[in-house]
Amino acid sequence: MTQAVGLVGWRGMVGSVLMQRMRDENDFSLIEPVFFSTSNVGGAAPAWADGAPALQDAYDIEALKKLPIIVTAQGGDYTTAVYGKLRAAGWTGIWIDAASTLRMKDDAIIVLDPVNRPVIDAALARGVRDFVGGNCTVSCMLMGLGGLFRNGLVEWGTSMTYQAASGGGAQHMRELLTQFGLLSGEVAGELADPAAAILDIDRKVLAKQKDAALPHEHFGVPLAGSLIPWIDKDLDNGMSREEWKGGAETNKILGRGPGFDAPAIPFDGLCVRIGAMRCHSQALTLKLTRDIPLDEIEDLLRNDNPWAKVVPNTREATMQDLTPVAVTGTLTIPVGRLRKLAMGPQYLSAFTVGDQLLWGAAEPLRRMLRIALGQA
Ligand SMILES: NC(=O)C1=CN([C@@H]2O[C@H](COP(=O)(O)OP(=O)(O)OC[C@H]3O[C@@H](n4cnc5c(N)ncnc54)[C@H](OP(=O)(O)O)[C@@H]3O)[C@@H](O)[C@H]2O)C=CC1
Ligand SMILES: N[C@@H](CC(=O)OP(=O)(O)O)C(=O)O
Repeated sequence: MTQAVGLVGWRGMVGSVLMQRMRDENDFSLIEPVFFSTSNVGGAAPAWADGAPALQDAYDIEALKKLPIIVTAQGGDYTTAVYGKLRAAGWTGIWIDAASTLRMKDDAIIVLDPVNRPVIDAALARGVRDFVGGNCTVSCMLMGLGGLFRNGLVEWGTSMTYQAASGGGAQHMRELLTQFGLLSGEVAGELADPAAAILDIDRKVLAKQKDAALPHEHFGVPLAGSLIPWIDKDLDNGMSREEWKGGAETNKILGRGPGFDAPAIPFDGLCVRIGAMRCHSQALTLKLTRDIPLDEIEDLLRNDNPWAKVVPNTREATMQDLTPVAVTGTLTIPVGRLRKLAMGPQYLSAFTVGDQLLWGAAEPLRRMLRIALGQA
């Protein structure tokens, strides 16, 4: 028998990727979807969802309460507004969420099943009902480097991220492209003239970047042709919230740190927004617990899960396979630039790239739904 599943946030950016993946994997054959909306109650369910009822009110606790499973990619404000009321009203169903709001709650599990399936299964068995997708950077990093973390081979790690515009949302992607377009347009004449002086072009581009009229409402400053070494809130201790998530969520997913028997692995770094579209990349330095030969490291990484792919540490392979353009729209998580650093044989460098809307957001939720349905 199919289960009724409430879907909230299905038409947003993360939600759309989630719906597409669910359709690709035939997940809708396992459920009776009930679509919710915060803006179009009574409107038609998506045309591809044959026979689904009209859109229901995503704030209607009584309507939500009827569902044994709710999947939401609507956002943190929605979770804050609805989740507490729903539980207070006695709802005991399974809540699967993309937003960060509930991630660090004691009895919530951050889901990334190729990495922490035993944690998920144990939680379901003891009646845990809240399952939250991890931060995109963390999930993509653990999908690539899980083989080292899960085998207890990381003493500490540091990541320097290169995060795409999509992490801010759809409007940020649009703003980035608008900026690129305006910068290019500003020097269109010079670009068409091979004899134009590059320093004139550079000067005009900089003037345009500094022009207050260049759209920057979403990022706050120009991102095209620049970068922003701060993501998410300022925690007032020199750390951004995105950087804090790196250590806190990595350890929680691995079942380490506060509340667990195993000690936390120190993991910290700098998070930087760059002008990529939807793939987050990161450069890692890991101190290994022991000196392991590089070929063993590569085997551990490639054998950890079907999506991690070791890219040979050559210029050609790196340029072909280890870029946002190569990875966008795929579930592959390439890991490359693997080499022992000058600091000693226990110091490893790595570079990894992941589509932050797939493994970084939608895919762990889709897979958690299947697990909750007993279908994975
Ligand atoms: N963006 C990201 O990279 C990641 C996001 N997340 C989390 O996922 C959640 C949702 O993020 P995201 O998908 O980016 O949010 P979006 O802004 O794309 O979508 C959220 C909601 O906005 C409403 N909406 C209003 N106008 C439009 C429009 N023109 N097109 C589509 N939807 C519209 C929809 O609700 P309605 O149909 O009710 O009107 C939609 O469900 C957030 O909690 C975020 O933290 C998690 C990991 C990564
Ligand atoms: N903060 C991430 C995107 C995101 O939504 O993360 P989280 O799910 O942890 O709030 C970024 O900007 O790239």
